[in-house]
Amino acid sequence: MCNRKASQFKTAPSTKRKPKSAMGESIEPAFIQALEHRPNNQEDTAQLPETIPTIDLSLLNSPAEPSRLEGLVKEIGRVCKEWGFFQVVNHGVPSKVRQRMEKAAKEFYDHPLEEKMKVKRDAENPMGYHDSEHTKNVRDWKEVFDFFSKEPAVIPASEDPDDQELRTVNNRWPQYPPEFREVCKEYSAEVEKLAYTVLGLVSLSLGLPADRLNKYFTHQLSFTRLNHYPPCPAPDLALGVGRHKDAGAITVLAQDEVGGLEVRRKSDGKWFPIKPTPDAYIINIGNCMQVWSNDELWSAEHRVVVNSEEERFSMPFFFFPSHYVGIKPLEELVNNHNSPNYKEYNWGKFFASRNRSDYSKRQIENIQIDQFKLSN
Ligand SMILES: O=C(O)CCC(=O)C(=O)O
Ligand SMILES: [Fe+2]
Repeated sequence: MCNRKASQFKTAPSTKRKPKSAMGESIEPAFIQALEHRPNNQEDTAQLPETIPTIDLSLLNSPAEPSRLEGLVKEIGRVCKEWGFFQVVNHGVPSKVRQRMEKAAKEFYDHPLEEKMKVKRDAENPMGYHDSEHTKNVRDWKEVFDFFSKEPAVIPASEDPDDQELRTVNNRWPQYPPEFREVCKEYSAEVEKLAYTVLGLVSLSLGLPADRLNKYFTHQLSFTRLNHYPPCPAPDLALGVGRHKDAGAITVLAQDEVGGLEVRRKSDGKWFPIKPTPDAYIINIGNCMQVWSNDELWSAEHRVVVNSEEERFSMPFFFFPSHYVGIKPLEELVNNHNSPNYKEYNWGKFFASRNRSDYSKRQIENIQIDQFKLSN
């Protein structure tokens, strides 16, 4: 892989007061993580040669014995509870489609910044190119391109709960590479199929019908993000993406062979590297699913570590409900002995609030599901 450097990710002119990386480089202060959140903090990082559970979906493609399907569902329930992260193989997404998407993403990022800025996202339309996303108010060492799976998408015009106005938005498409739009559409259609398959299996694992949650996605706000992490001169000070939980139902992620994704292990809170497996998809439970399941399933915190040698690419598909869906623990899963842990929140308003806070740096932390937690 070549070693391109995105010119907008600048190292800071050296001054005595800025923290210096172990590599002797200093970077813009906006990228620098607080001490306790910096990567490679030995105490904080698991060193085990273990990897997250791998689930083989091949039996879904053949007439399966009911007992094997039951075993698969049980295993998915277990890993969603214990890890909130797993990878799938024999998932049905054609390798060719993924390769075409990877190639087009690289070509897009290879273009000069001024070309990418032609499709820059803004406060009205959250889709397109962005190179200064902040996670928990620290700038991420990455550039992104986002596109909705279904367009036009209908989203609330603002995060204000009293504002009923809606906005209709379309994707922004760059002129280069010329096949970009078509390749993106083909890719997201395939990954969306996988997302529905996983949604069905997770529903079954909760004792619900396989299609129980499908109705929440009729006007889905799902989008695919093409992440590019340029080599970083101070990988001990910055992160590609700061620690966070994904907000949606589930995420279906393709990562390249470089590595850098880490999940905070539920059992001991240590950061745990997720080694790349060629052609596999990483699935993680998002906040909506944790709330629907009334905390039966776990939305795990994760982050991305960067390195000074190689650029890295990844492609998450965020499976997001329609704007009008109210997210709350499912009625079938609560009763007198198991009361709801969350009050209902509107997905569209949550989405709008996250977008605004992604767009500009804020004084307060991003909206979190903990804000809807009920004290039982
Ligand atoms: O790049 C990765 O592996 C993960 C990115 C991620 O967590 C995100 O974009 O939400
Ligand atoms: Fe994420």
